[in-house]
Amino acid sequence: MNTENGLSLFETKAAKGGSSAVAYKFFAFTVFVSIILIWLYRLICIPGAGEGGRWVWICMFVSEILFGLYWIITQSVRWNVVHRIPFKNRLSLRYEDKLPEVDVFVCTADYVIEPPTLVINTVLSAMSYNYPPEKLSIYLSDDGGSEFTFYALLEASEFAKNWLPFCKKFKVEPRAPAAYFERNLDLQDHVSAQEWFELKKLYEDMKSRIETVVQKGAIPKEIKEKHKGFSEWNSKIARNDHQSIVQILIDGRNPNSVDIDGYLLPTLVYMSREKRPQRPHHFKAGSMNALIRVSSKISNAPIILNLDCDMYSNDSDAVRDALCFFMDEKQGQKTSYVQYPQRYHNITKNDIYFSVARVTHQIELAGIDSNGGTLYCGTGCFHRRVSLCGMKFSEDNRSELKSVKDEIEGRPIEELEEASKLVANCSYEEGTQWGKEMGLVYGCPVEDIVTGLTIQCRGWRPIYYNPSRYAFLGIAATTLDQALVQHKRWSEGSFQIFLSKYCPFIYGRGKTKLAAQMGYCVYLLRAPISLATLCYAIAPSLCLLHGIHVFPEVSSLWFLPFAYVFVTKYAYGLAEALSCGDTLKSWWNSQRIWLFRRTTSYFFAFIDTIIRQLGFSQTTFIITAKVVDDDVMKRYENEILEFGSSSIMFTIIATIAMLNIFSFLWGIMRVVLAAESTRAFQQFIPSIILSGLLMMINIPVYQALFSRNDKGRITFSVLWKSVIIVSVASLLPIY
Ligand SMILES: O=c1ccn([C@@H]2O[C@H](COP(=O)(O)OP(=O)(O)O[C@H]3O[C@H](CO)[C@@H](O)[C@H](O)[C@H]3O)[C@@H](O)[C@H]2O)c(=O)[nH]1
Ligand SMILES: [Mn+2]
Repeated sequence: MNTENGLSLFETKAAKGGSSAVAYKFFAFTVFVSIILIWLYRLICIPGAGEGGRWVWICMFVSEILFGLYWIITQSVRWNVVHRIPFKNRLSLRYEDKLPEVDVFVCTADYVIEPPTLVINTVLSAMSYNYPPEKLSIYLSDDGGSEFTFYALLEASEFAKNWLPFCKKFKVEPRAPAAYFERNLDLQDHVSAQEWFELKKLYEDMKSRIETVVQKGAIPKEIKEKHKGFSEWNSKIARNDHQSIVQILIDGRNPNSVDIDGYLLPTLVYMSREKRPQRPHHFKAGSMNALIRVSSKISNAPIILNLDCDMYSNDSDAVRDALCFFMDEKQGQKTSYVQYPQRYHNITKNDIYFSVARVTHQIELAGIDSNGGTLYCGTGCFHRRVSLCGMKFSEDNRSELKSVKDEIEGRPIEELEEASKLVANCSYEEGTQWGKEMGLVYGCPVEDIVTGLTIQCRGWRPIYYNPSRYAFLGIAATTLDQALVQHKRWSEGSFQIFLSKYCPFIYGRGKTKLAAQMGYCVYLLRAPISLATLCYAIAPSLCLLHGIHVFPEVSSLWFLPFAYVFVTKYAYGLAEALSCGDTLKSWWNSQRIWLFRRTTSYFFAFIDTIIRQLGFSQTTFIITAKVVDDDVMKRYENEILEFGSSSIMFTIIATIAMLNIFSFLWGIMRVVLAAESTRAFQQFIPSIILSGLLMMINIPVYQALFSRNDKGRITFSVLWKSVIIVSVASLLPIY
């Protein structure tokens, strides 16, 4: 009766209506048949031994096998898409006085590319959640070990005393001050104009104080005297070599920790775990695990929210939404984590770097089976602490956590800090199984994917929740180089998982559904699939230059399956993008970025993984910069591709663009001069179309090569390299 006639706290709905699901299955079946026909064609029509183009033919065949198998794998995530609807009013009615405690973990690693003001915006947005403050604790992990970040957090703890009451009073959204004040005051907001201006000034003063200190490169003495925590930086600290630091800036147990209206403030903690040069620190995973241990000494909340330092909360009710999935009487106990999609604050109209790609995929991954489920747990993810710590799910193993209330009551802050510092030491990990059986899994730069898999394999069910009001907003890469490097990290880490003992087909066998295993492989196999794309972007065009055909002539029946797969796959992709609210141009941009990623990021990821597998190199984690120069920003806002550097990735991009313009023009010339017989003419049409499309997609590359004068254009050295490579390649014989 307590549960209002058993109404659930959330609902799961199939995304597609009955008839369109049937239509999709029919469509998928016809594509599948066409793929088989393409394979048959390659087998039947293969050039004889000694005939020209036999090896190219085999390469095309292998590529088409890879494409075909990969296409089959991607069906798993489109088969049964579901949506979730939480009911936070019901939660409030039933559980308002029994809401669990929540620990928010924010990770930062470098005060230069992740400026302190950005970090504290995320922290402030989490502090001002519409949630009982005595049940909320915010932890900042600073892998940069920076005194500036610490100082900024100290400033934030003061600013919060004005900010939280303001947010509460006027129900402002979003609750990250920078994002909030970016918009002009809107009278519809029912905010008192006077208070708005006062707060804005308060925020801007704080921001300029922080920026001045960072610019000066030192913290003035009078500020240092304000807090004992600065003494940690008395001896010289290097970011890779320092003791562990834990400072409780706001102690939620203290009745005097109140805002200007006299209401309690949430607990606020700064942590920088111990780092030593000889010890692997395991990047974000290591930082998260240190946070799990440190928080267990201070608040030990049963629910944990992880945020990257740029991912501010955009919906102050997000905690309550997520709790519906954990606290539902029937299904809640099984829920291990609730992942929100990665959304970004700085996406331009047509999303030139196609940053939401990771998201678009997850919309589909969300609905792998009727239980739902998502494959990763990264930023914007709520965890049940016990499941994150390695516990298996079982019906009778529901014991939540031991509250630390009794242990910490009455103990002075310094004692809690000492106890926390101990567990933030790297030696602490040695005796335990952190990174193996406990916490986030080590050894892989995409800890979010491999950790998600291990949690699922322990019997828990993750939930993917994609609300219409985005719950979190981060910063997407704003240069091509950054975007490609980030995707290299993701695809490299993913392929490592596939080759490791965590391969979903082996590790997940019998523990997860086949569809979920396949779903993981949509990510994990991006690196090897790049070989097929490279072959398709290069071989047919090169062959065209040499007068060798690799596709059936257009009048042949064999041409049909090629045309069918090509047209329907792209038409479906376009329809899918438009139905997700993308513009036509952003779909077109996405095709270009897919080409770039597959021929550079994923390809290098493949090569590097193999090298690593042979034991020649170690895992790295290149942090994505969150700030860029003003003129770079201008170009980003105008949706102009940013090349600028002479990265080897750009040489590949430029080379493929050059090759295709040459082969297209050459192909057209042959047709116009009509030196060929009708049959030969028809045989070249498919290659000419392919080159032509590749050429059209690369128009911004030609502009960057030939017609732009700004700093973001492609450098001359890249231009010359690509011309030389194409010339040499077109002179080499083809087998
Ligand atoms: O040694 C490190 C390196 C990174 N980070 C933090 O990890 C977060 C993610 O780093 P970022 O460079 O922003 O990478 P992204 O590619 O944007 O991150 C995505 O991909 C990561 C896995 O590669 C996931 O961990 C993240 O949740 C997901 O948002 C940031 O807050 C960093 O400060 C650390 O704390 N310590
Ligand atoms: Mn990021």
